[in-house]
Amino acid sequence: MAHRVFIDGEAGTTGLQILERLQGREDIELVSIDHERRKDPVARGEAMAAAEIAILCLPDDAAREAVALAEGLGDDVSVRFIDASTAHRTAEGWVYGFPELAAGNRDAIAGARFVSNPGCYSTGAIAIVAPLVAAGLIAPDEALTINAVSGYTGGGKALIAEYEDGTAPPFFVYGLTQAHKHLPEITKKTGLSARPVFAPAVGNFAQGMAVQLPLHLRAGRDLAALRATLAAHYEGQQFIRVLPEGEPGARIDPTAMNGTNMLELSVHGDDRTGCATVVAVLDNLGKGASGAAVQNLNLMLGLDEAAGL
Ligand SMILES: NC(=O)C1=CN([C@@H]2O[C@H](COP(=O)(O)OP(=O)(O)OC[C@H]3O[C@@H](n4cnc5c(N)ncnc54)[C@H](OP(=O)(O)O)[C@@H]3O)[C@@H](O)[C@H]2O)C=CC1
Ligand SMILES: CC(=O)N[C@@H](CCC(=O)OP(=O)(O)O)C(=O)O
Repeated sequence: MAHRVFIDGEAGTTGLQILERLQGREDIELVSIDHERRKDPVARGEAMAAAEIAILCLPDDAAREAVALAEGLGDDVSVRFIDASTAHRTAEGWVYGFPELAAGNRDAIAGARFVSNPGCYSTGAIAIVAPLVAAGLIAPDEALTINAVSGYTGGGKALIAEYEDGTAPPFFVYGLTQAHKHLPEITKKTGLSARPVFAPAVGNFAQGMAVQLPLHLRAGRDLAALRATLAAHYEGQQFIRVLPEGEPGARIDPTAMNGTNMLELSVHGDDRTGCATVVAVLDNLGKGASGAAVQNLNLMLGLDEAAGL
């Protein structure tokens, strides 16, 4: 029998991309509500009651409201959640849905009722920093800076409208007050004790992102050690690839992983100058959101992790 899945926020940027990945799958039956009733708590409650898993593709407040709504339906309703918003990423009782990050994560996701999907920038930043902290190549209290550029779909329907009507600039830097919503999860899930400085930007392209960690090298922390540590950490992972020396060349294209659930890591720099950059490239709507949500859904349902991806 097919598994019943409700996408709350099905008409949004993330929701639509999940819908595309699930439509046509014989092992999934989508529970839907009429578009006009998409914000009606009664209709959403009915859909949650009918579903095994609800995927929340909503603003943070609406995601919190959805969980409260399900809890208000009583003990007979045992719908499980994947929350794509920022609302529960560092919350007690929620499993962080990053299967490749550490041994045991897949089992934790498979058995969880509440799974929070990592943020898009966070996926790139954590993928780089967490293994380097675990291996002792970055001290937990090291002062790090993370730079990133995202396609404009990362800002959801509102930012997409600004680019489509031509009112947004070709490139902008933001997050300047150092209060970006991804900073708490980046700090917590990397094992850092010091909050990194985060410098995100948006460019005039729809999808894709590059996240960079500039690093000064020192004894024991050279380019080969960084690359070998990341390669060992992600060995055998289907959706995370660590590139060999010299790849992908002199320019990094943030759109290179678009349409896939892949995250590609590469290490650059020069041991003689002691300066390096570690880069993650991913599709903000792929491994950064909708692809990751489908991967987590597959794990929660005991299916092939890569189904539909
Ligand atoms: N875009 C991205 O790259 C990523 C987004 N996310 C997260 O996913 C979530 C959704 O983002 P995104 O898809 O970009 O946003 P969008 O603005 O594109 O979509 C949000 C959707 O939620 C609907 N909605 C808003 N309030 C309610 C409500 N109370 N009840 C039901 N539906 C509601 C909106 O309806 P309507 O438009 O009709 O008002 C819209 O369809 C956010 O929390 C975001 O942080 C996560 C990773 C990456
Ligand atoms: C380009 C852009 O605006 N990006 C968003 C982050 C993407 C997103 O919505 O965040 P989650 O991954 O946490 O859901 C921002 O900086 O707020």
